[in-house]
Amino acid sequence: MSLVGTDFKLSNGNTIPAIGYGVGTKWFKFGRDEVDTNVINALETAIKLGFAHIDGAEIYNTNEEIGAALVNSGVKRENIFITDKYFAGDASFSNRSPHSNPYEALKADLKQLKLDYVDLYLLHSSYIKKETHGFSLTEAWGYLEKLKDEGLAKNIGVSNFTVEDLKTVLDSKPKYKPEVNQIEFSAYLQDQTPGIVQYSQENGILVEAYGPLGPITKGQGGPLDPVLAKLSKKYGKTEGQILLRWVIQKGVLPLTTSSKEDRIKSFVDIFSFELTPEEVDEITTVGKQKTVRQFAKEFSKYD
Ligand SMILES: NC(=O)C1=CN([C@@H]2O[C@H](COP(=O)(O)OP(=O)(O)OC[C@H]3O[C@@H](n4cnc5c(N)ncnc54)[C@H](OP(=O)(O)O)[C@@H]3O)[C@@H](O)[C@H]2O)C=CC1
Ligand SMILES: O=C1Nc2ccccc2C1=O
Repeated sequence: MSLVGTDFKLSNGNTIPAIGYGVGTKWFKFGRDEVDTNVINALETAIKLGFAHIDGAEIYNTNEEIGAALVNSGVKRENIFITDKYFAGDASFSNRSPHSNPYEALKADLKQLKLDYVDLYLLHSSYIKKETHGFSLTEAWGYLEKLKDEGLAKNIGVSNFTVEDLKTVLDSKPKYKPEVNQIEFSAYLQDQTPGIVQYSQENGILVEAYGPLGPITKGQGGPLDPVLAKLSKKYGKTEGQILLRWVIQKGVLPLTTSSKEDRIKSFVDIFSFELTPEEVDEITTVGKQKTVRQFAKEFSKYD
């Protein structure tokens, strides 16, 4: 889980590029089946400018765009890290992947991606039960283990899992532990659910942050504004770069995105400077004075 150069090392010894470019949220095209050239162009730009890690998901419906961007950019398969996620559904248990289980879902996604394997496959959420899905959460994990055994997913993990959810998987004595827990994480939301960052990290599970720019995209006018302005001036970096750097120095892998070339360029340039431990602590302490939760609103009860 340590940062080595521009990679994080996972508990199983594999590496993962320490910043990822997401094709969710603003690129999300669920229910629209035509190929979106804007997504392909954005991905090609991101790859050209240095992103080596793409965060996708079944629900984003952007797998064909990822596949096309990989072909167009000419990047070698082994030089790019691709994440996909099984659409388990939301807290209402009313909507989920049309495929019979995560094993079948990834096989279908690989066809769209035109790839033989993904580097990381996640359960997008923990809202899985036998009555609705036909398999339990631990059985869902078993499908991911099978995908790893067959080489269709090099690494496996989870997303939006609480401590209780992780315990359910870990207590089932799995063959493989989750390598990653992808959650909302920013200076204004330092624990998506109680104790989740510490518990994940103590168990060798790399935390990935979605929504890492929350303090400047949704939280402006808050107590971090002067701190970010000060550090931005000191290092000659944008406030976005300061926030992403803070995420990395918390031992967390940021997932971000942009349609703007100058921002994309700036995101891959966060390895050229380092915040002091005091500055990391200052962002942590001041950030705790405000909460901005953008996703998974069912967890708002913890705010
Ligand atoms: N597992 C899960 O449940 C979830 C996973 N994700 C993943 O995480 C990825 C990233 O999530 P996201 O929340 O978008 O990440 P960020 O917090 O990094 O936000 C990125 C957005 O911020 C905008 N932005 C960047 N810089 C600035 C700025 N200085 N001022 C104002 N706006 C700015 C970008 O738009 P612009 O084009 O204008 O630069 C972009 O829309 C997703 O694409 C997805 O892959 C996201 C949500 C849930
Ligand atoms: O990228 C994403 N945007 C979202 C919005 C709501 C729920 C999940 C997600 C994603 O995974």
